[in-house]
Amino acid sequence: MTQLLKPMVSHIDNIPSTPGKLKTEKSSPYISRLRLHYSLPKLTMWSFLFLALILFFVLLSPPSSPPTNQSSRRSLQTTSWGGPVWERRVRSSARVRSGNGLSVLVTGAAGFVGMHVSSMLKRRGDGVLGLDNFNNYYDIGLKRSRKALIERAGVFVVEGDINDPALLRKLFDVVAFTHVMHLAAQAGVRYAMQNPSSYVNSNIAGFVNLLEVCKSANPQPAIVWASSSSVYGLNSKVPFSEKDRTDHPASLYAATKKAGEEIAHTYNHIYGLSITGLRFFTVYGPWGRPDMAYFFFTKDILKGNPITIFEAANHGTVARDFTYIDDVVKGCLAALDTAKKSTGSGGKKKGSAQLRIFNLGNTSPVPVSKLVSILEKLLKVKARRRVLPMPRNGDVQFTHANISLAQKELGYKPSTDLETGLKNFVKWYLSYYDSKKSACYRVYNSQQRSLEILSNDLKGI
Ligand SMILES: O=C(O)[C@H]1O[C@H](OP(=O)(O)OP(=O)(O)OC[C@H]2O[C@@H](n3ccc(=O)[nH]c3=O)[C@H](O)[C@@H]2O)[C@H](O)[C@@H](O)[C@@H]1O
Repeated sequence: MTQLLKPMVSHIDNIPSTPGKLKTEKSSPYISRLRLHYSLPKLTMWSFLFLALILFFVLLSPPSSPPTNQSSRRSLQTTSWGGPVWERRVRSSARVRSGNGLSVLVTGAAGFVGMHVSSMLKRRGDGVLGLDNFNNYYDIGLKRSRKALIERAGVFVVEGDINDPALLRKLFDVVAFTHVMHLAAQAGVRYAMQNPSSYVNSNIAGFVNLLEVCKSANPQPAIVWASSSSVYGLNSKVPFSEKDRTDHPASLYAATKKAGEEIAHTYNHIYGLSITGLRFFTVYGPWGRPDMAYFFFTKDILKGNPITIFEAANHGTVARDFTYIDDVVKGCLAALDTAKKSTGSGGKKKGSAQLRIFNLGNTSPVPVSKLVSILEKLLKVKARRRVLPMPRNGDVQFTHANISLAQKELGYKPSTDLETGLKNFVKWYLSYYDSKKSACYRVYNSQQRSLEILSNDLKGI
């Protein structure tokens, strides 16, 4: 056997790398069969090893930072949808299971806030259907894990884009949603300088597309959507109140969110859509976004990498009104519960409709350097701090919410301080990435075992 194998191996080694230059050699049918027989296990073994290595490195790689060029960024294509089985899943997911529950379409359901809001609604007995385009702005694996979590709770997440009108119309044909919780967006303040069109696509075009479908739906749903604290821009009057000026945004991200607020006004005015905008203030917590500072600071501190802390002119402090996810979720649910019905139908307004805007903040800004100190304490690792002047890339020096309106109208009352919230985040972070790592080692080890078996089999030939 081994003797027979030798000429075959040397023959394979002599194959030229350019296939077109391969001289075909006449060989006996017996030799050809033998060649096929022995090259197959070898090929299988190498493909196996190759796949195992790819899997190993993909799974081990830490959460990615935003991609830098637009072409690599996302696919706006909706994957296949439709058909009786799909429609049954959509209907069942959106079915209300409690007395006077809501039937809610949650856009951006595999996102940070989307996942938490969806699971909370489902837990109350509301009907929930998720929609998400799973773009690659950050680690898609994390989005898939969030999706798996809410799907286990009974929320079907349709993979599709808010810029796909046919899909949105289909969803409204299948389900008479009472509410839309619109959280799909291009987030991140600084990334707007790298990929401006993604902000226009998601936060303006996508929002208009959604409102177009909502205004034509019969009945029209009430809409609650995510605006941002960034609309206050260069506002220097603190704390930020909903009555303050929002006409000097510091980033394109902020400008698109501000545009969203104006667009909401238009659709409310012309079509009678009930619309509530929520200005989120730097929301953080378990299952958060890897592009946000608290998240990548944690990753870098643990890896021993330096972190950059921005400071304002004259060593001025940069601070944020960090708001914990559970508090924000309560605010979102209260906004849905207090939303009045839209007044139009089939694209025609029948009377004036509700139009609201609320700050959802924590009312206690914390300097970014303090955030880092809390992380150091929780992680028991000293950060390698690099303090640099804040670049002119869209950031503002501080945010601070006045929440009295949300308190009065929504009963909103944030109750989680930054230390407690970060403790929950760090606990989640360590367990999430640890279990990912062990899952990856499990796969690697089982591949290794299979390889050993295979090579032992080969030795025995
Ligand atoms: O409140 C909001 O509306 C916004 O909150 C966050 O934006 P931001 O507050 O800038 O959150 P981070 O990007 O996590 O930055 C937090 C703080 O860390 C600072 N930072 C960021 C990055 C860095 O390397 N170093 C650093 O000191 C920033 O200047 C900022 O003061 C979100 O990323 C936005 O999507 C959201 O709309």
